[in-house]
Amino acid sequence: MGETIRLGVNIDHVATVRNARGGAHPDPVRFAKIAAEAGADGVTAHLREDRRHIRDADIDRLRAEVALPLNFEMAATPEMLAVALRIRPNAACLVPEKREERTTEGGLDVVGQKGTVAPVVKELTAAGVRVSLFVEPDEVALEQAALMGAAIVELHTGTWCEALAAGERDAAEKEFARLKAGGALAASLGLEVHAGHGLDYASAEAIAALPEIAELNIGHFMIGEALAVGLAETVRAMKAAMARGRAGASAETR
Ligand SMILES: CC(=O)[C@@H](O)[C@H](O)COP(=O)(O)O
Ligand SMILES: NCC(=O)COP(=O)(O)O
Repeated sequence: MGETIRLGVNIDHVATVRNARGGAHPDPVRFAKIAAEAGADGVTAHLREDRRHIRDADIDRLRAEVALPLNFEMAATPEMLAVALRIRPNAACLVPEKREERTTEGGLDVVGQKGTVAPVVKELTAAGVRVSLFVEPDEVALEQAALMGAAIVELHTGTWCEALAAGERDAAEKEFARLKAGGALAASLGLEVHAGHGLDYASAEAIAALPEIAELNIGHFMIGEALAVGLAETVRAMKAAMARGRAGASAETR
């Protein structure tokens, strides 16, 4: 639990815009470099099975050309394991994937899919890749993640963010309480705690107040903002929001 909280910028949706025309512009790697220069602490990219946005060549170039730590998001499949073992990212975040989904809809079922996930955790860890499991802030899931030997859990914040966006205050408060308890439990289990999905400036500031959280991974909102003000300004604004949130937490505990 530290004073600092890192920002991982997910550049998936730069590739969404690029792929709309099938060319090479805009280049996700260029945006990762802009994010790095603006103060991002890491870059996140999700190589989906259907390659709807990030492509294999993007991952290779991110690893070769961008100095930031790469958080490679992947399904726990033999195909993606082979990619991760080839590129050896700083971290690999195992996420659930359904071809028909518009975006990630929840955390990985680390209990029901233990037989599939645990061997991938073991093999990546043996290869020196830090493994993150994208999970619900659920006690059983967090305990299973620790038992599997994951280094990190990334708490799914999508349910909370959707409740906030819908103005469902009670549901949002209930889910934030679950995230708060999950973060504390995960840290007590020796897991590094990250969070992500659906975050914007306000929700990033709010969740940065949880002292156990070491990193936020944020993409869709930031790329949307970048269309208006540029990614460098968006990164600076997001870092400032996160710092306010963390400072507020520190002030409360003084
Ligand atoms: C796991 C998660 O919440 C995101 O990092 C993921 O990348 C979302 O999928 P899309 O980027 O395809 O929306
Ligand atoms: N793991 C969450 C992530 O990388 C970005 O999610 P989003 O901000 O695009 O919803």
